[in-house]
Formats: sequence, C-alpha cells, structure tokens
Amino acid sequence: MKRPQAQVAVLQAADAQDDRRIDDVAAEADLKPEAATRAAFELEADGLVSVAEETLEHYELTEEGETYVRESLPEQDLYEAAIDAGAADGPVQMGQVIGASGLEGGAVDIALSNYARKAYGEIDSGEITANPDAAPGSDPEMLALEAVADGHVEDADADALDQLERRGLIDVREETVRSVQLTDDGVTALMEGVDAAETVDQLTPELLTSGEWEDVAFTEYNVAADAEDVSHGKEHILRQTANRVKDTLVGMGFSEMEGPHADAQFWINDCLFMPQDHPARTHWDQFALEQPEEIGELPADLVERVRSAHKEGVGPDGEGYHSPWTEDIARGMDLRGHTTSLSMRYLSGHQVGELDPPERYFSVEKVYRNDTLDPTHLLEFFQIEGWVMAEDLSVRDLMGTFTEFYEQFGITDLEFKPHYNPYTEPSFELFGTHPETGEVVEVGNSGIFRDEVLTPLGVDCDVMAWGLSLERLLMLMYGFEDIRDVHGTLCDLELLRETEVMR
Ligand SMILES: N[C@@H](Cc1ccccc1)C(=O)O
Repeated sequence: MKRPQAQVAVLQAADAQDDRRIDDVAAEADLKPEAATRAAFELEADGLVSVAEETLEHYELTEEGETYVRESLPEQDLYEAAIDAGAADGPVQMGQVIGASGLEGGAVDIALSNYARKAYGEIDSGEITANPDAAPGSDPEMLALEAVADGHVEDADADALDQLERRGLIDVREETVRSVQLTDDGVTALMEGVDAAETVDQLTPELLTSGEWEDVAFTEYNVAADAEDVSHGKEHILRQTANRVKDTLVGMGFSEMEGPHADAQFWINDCLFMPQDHPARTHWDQFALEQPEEIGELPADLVERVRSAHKEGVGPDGEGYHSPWTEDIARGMDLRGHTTSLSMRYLSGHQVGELDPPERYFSVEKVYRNDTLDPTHLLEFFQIEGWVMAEDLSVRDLMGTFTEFYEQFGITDLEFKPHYNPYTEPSFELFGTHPETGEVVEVGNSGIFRDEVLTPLGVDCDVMAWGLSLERLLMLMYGFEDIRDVHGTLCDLELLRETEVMR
C-alpha cells in the first residue's frame, strides 16, 4: 500500500501496545508536530491508528502566590497577631491587631475577608476575636500552595486549588495532549508493507517556476479528517454585528450618515436645544478637545436661528431659556457623546442638501463618554443612530420601527418607558431582557424631535429619532454579561475565537 511520507513515518513510529504521544512520534519521524498530527488524523480516518486526546493541567504560582509561600498568608499573620493580642479570650480593637500584624495596604482587606471566610474568628464593628480551635498552621490553602510550589499538585486538595485560582495565587493552564496507537488494521497494513508514495503535499514556488508541478503526483486531501484548531484572524463580533445592523437598516429603507468624531458643540448640543448653562450639557461628560480649539465653519444663518430658539423660543408661545448663549461656546470642540450630531448635520440640509420627506437615515458609529467603567459601560461605545422624517408620525410608528428592527436580532420582548430628553417630546427609553441574568437592561433612547430643534433646522414635518447601543444589543444577542470581555484591553480572546456568528 502506498501512503504519503508523513503517514508512513507516523505508522512506523506508532506502537500497537502503548499510546505514544504525538510529539514523541513527530520527533522520531522527523516531522513537525502539526504535520504528525495531521497525518495521525488521516490515518485514524482510515482506521489504521486510534488517536486519544487528554487535557493536562499545569499549575504555576503567581507572583503573589510565591510571596505567600515564602512568607505566610495574610490571614495567617492576622490570626497570629490576634492571638498575641488576646483575641481568643474576647473582642480586641481591630486597629491594634492590624498594626501588630505588620499588614499594609491591600493585604489588610485580603487578610480580613479570608479570616472571616475561614472562621479564624469574627470581625464585628471594629473588633476582632480569634477562634482558639482554628488551625492556621495546617491551612489547606497554604498546604496546596506549597504542593504547587514543590511540583506535587497531586497531593493538593481540589477545593483548595480552586480557591487559590480564584484568589489569583495560582495560574492554571490547560494543554491538549494527543497520542496514537496502532489498530489491528494498522498492524496488518504494516505487515503487508506500506511504502511512501512520492506525492507532493505542498505546492512550492520552486515547483511552479521549474515547471515540475506538471509531472508530480499530489497528495490527496482528506477534508473530512479531524484537524487541529488554528486560530486565524477574523472579523470581531462587534464589527460583524455592526455590519448586520447596517444591512438590516438598509433593508428597512435607510441610508447611511457619516461625519466627524470630533465636532463643534453646536452640532452636538446647541442644535439639540440643550441650554449652554444646563447640566444636561455635561450629562454625558463629554471629552473636550484642546486642539483645535474651535470649529472652522458654521453656517451663520443656522447659528442665528439656533441662538434665537435658545433665547426666545420657537413659535408665538415660545419661551426659550432666557439664559446666556454665546457662539464661542457653540464653536468649542468635543468628542461626540452621541451621533445625534450627525442627525443634526443631515437634517439641517448642510450635509446632503435639502431633504424631501419621507426620508430615513442611520449610522452605526462610535461615541465617547467619560463614564465610570463597569460591566455595562466603557468610555466609548457604538451608537445605532437613526431617524425618520415624515408627515404625522406618532409614538406607534416609533414603537413599530423598534419592534421590527429588534425582531431581526431575535429580541421580541422590548419594553418602553417614558423618558426626558431636552430635544424630544415625547421621549422613550427602550429595554430588553438579558438572556442569562434575566435582568432588564436599557438598550436605547428615542423620541420625536421638538419644534425648538426642527424649526431652526428648517424642517417642517415630523422627525422621530433614536440612539441605541450596539454593545447592549450584542449582550442581549449572545448573552455576554460583561462588555469588557468583548471589547477593550481585558477582552477574552478565547470567547471571541469561539463565538459563533449568528446570521
Ligand atoms: N442622543 C440620545 C439618543 C437619542 C437620539 C435621538 C432622539 C432621541 C434620543 C442618546 O445618546 O441617548
């Protein structure tokens, strides 16, 4: 029987009695481990070898773990100091015990929480007691830590190991080890004789330039054989979802808007009837730009109409804010805290010319806010902005559009809550239910633009509009609980690799 060179080498190196690790087989057969693995899978598909897989765990101390093995666990130090201070006989002032323990900084909190967890004693309103029966000398976590340090993980208690991993004192790394063994058919094949077929399994530049490729026989590929996972570059799921959102909105008849990430406050705030001295103005804690300090061009007629809307209001009963308004502030540059700045540019007729209702526009673009980082907030996120300009729009149109949009992403339990925006009336916040936690999460904000916004822009029909969060949509679609797993420096690469694309 003729077989490709790599397969023959693996067959000859494999054993009928014992599992041999593929790495050893590869070394003996003088093959790269990947090539040996591929050959083994191909032989397995033909029933000549069996391939076994085993996951090995490697344990290693972290830097913090190493310090504790050399010295002691913070809770052990605290216990010792508590005993010395007489806390076994009754409550003692905590400050005194901590001072005597020599613990400092973050170690104090670590000591306190583990002390209580391990029932070394009790901590209550600034006082500490020590449990005389506790035995920190044979603390299972310390023993496990020592076992890892000595390379005898098998002696360590499994629960203690879990706890150490949770405390960040050890790192656990998993490795998949594969081994091969000859099957009966493999032995028979070897006995009958297998020769290396002179086949070529890779087309090289040399083969091409010499013209030799025309005469050689190529190895047959078994595309059904199992193979090693190769993590290759792929589009980030956030980008994939953004593209899907764009396709969906285009399918619903919308056109895409584009515009600057850093823009004048005029487009970001003033056009939206947000008074210059109002907290609403900083309510997204926008990032201001030092350079350039102000925008070059603003349409003078529009600036005048916006100023007048702020000062005097719009229409015969208009009141305005009667608060100071200066063009200087309007010219100041910020990173946009929402993409509603793009909607203003488009609705004003300054981006694509005068609009003729009905019109529909959207964008899926980044916005920037000085938020506090937490599982649902980053300093930047993608906003799905959109608006519809038409005669006689109502809240029903708005709700219907959202229902239709979110349905395409499998979200059918939208909830609406009346809300306040300086620029829309009525306004609604949108909520969806997280598939894993069951929590109701805000996914967007919307409303129908007020006359104070539309009249200066020169729009004389209704406009309904919204800003939705792409990241929140992603969380509802895929069940992610912490946005930082997906986006940013702490992002979980494994999760990004393994998440299936949903189309
Ligand atoms: N700008 C709003 C979203 C919105 C846009 C348009 C109208 C109403 C609301 C936000 O960022 O939350």
